[in-house]
Amino acid sequence: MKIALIAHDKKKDDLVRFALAYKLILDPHELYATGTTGKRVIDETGLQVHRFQSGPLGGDQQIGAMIAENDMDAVIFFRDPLTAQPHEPDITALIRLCDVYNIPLATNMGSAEILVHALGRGELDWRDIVHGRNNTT
Ligand SMILES: O=C(CO)COP(=O)(O)O
Repeated sequence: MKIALIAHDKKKDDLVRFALAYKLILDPHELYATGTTGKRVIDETGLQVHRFQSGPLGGDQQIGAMIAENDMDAVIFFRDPLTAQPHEPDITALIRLCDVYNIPLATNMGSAEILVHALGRGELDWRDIVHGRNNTT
């Protein structure tokens, strides 16, 4: 599965801790991230992550482009609802595309817990059917 990891600045510590806690579940999958989030996850967990641009510089849009190609299977996005973001339209567009393409999206740690356990149990394997894939990565 292709999984996107994204966190706003005040949520990055939480996302790094989350990725570390669930490293064994996340590790077999193809991980993608916005630039700064990706750097922290790589440095602090050792997971392999493909990094896009930083969010304010287009990273959310790059992940959105993968979703538009139906080439992203789930998004874990620890949003900061208490801080204005300069690229708010990009964030809204990313979330909208998840809804357009029925991509599982967790925007906080509570829902991310459910999503990552579902991933670990193979409950996202229906995405392989959507793609006509027969493997689990
Ligand atoms: O702003 C972001 C998502 O909207 C995250 O971007 P960074 O991971 O580059 O900080």
